[in-house]
Amino acid sequence: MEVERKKSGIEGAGRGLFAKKDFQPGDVIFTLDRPYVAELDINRLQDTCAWCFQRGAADDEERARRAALGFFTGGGIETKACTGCKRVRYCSKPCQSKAWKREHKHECKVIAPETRPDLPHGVRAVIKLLGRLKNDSAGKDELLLDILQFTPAGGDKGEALERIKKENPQRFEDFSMLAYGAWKYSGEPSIGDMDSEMIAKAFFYNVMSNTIQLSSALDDTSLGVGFDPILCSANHSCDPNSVVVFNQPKLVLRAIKPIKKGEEIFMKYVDVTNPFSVRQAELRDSYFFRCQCAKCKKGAAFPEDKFLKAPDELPKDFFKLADDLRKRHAKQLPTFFVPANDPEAQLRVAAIQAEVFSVSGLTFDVNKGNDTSSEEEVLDALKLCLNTGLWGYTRQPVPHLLRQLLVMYLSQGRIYQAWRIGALRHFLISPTLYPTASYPDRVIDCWMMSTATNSLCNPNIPGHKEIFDQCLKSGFDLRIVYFGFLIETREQIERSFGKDSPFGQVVENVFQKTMQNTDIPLSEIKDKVKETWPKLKAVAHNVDVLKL
Ligand SMILES: C[S@@+](CC[C@H](N)C(=O)[O-])C[C@H]1O[C@@H](n2cnc3c(N)ncnc32)[C@H](O)[C@@H]1O
Repeated sequence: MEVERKKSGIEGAGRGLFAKKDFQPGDVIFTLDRPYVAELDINRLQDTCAWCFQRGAADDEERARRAALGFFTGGGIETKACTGCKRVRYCSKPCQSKAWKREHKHECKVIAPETRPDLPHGVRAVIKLLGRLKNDSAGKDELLLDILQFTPAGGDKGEALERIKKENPQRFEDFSMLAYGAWKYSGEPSIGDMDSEMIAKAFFYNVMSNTIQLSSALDDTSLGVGFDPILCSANHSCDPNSVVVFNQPKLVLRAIKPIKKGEEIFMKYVDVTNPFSVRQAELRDSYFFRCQCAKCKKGAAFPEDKFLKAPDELPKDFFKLADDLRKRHAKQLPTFFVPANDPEAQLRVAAIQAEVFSVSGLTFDVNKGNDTSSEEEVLDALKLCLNTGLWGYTRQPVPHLLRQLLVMYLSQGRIYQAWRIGALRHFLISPTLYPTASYPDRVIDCWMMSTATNSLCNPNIPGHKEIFDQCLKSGFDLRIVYFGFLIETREQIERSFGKDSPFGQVVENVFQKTMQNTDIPLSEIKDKVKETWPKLKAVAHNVDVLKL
């Protein structure tokens, strides 16, 4: 491996991951066949292979609905339940047998009883880790012991745990209860002369506070979480130089900036397009540390922290609403603090931020879940941001809210509305938030635009022929737009997910099929795309998201 672990450049951050050679943006730093720990979300247990993470076909109704919209409908793999526990499923015998040897034998009986609910991913992970540790009396599995060295539970000799207990007693209590549950379910194992209850706790904290979200790029669905002692040695930076890509079941770390030999490799644990105080709060509440990255050391001094005008200029019309929100979000105001001359303006804008971020799914109240917001709530939050005149399209949570709306519209079959939001994101937002064109989130968005455009080109879908003709009248051909997005996705695959990834293969198949069905040569199509793109950009600029 072309990386090594040594003391991080961030003071107090423990170890970090360092490059042993130079990397260019898009280069693979390393690939892991599978994360050391990988757990499906509870709601994916029924349709996803618990070993390779390939997602089976969604149910027939969902599949037919997606197919009617011209969308990818899943790889079509079938999964079968383990006959022992009937809770986890596998797509093939080889997957099942690898999983059994490696981990499932430790959990099968524990999770089997019908009276037991499906357990959350952190608890399932700890049950397997305890089983693995118990069976490894020779201490051959170095990575397993290594997990116990991670901060916050081990590497810093428990200091961070003490801090969490003090600063976030509720979270500490919840985590401790779940770790205790995993230990009890596992039958209070005796592991040499170790205190197995403490180990369960350390495993739980490390898995929960160092995990990577695993999602499927093809249909943009969350699948579960992963933890890997090598990958998770990389510290967080709000200006990361690498990104993790999940190619079911491989984990790939790729450079997104040039990295010199000897330089520390940083990834992101949270969304780094959020303003400074929001990033700090999310890292504090979900990962239990204060970010000391080079960017955060400079404070709220970057484009994501800027409003279009000073918070002091909040129009008077918003005072009453903001004052009501101040009461509702009183506890969250420090997190959403914004510098302003007038202390009243500071509090009003902080209250508006607390409201709109909570609609976008970020809430820093441990007693509240991240409930999905309704279309009306998302639209109200967008209106609030844009009508104050403080927010532009690239200041969060506007991009989050627009994406929420886009996904909502796509799932409701309101493709043209989704498409217009997508066009706006593609031209006006993504290049600012993710300047590297091969950035995985950008490639996923581009793929989403290509499937949405393809759907608009289908005259059999009610209403689409009219939209197609209307676009043609305004000077652009949606078939060319479809080609444009598909070609762009394909061009960026190599340096984002890789051609051999499940995502890369689907994109390639779709591209080849599309080319077979047209007699226009690729070079000619590319010329037409070039001609069309400025017109499409103009459309994107004119989209009024409040009047779709
Ligand atoms: C996934 S681990 C990374 C490896 C860890 N540094 C170690 O020594 O095991 C995450 C922990 O590293 C530390 N850390 C990572 N990024 C940091 C940052 N930007 N600022 C401060 N501490 C950080 C925190 O203690 C956090 O809980």
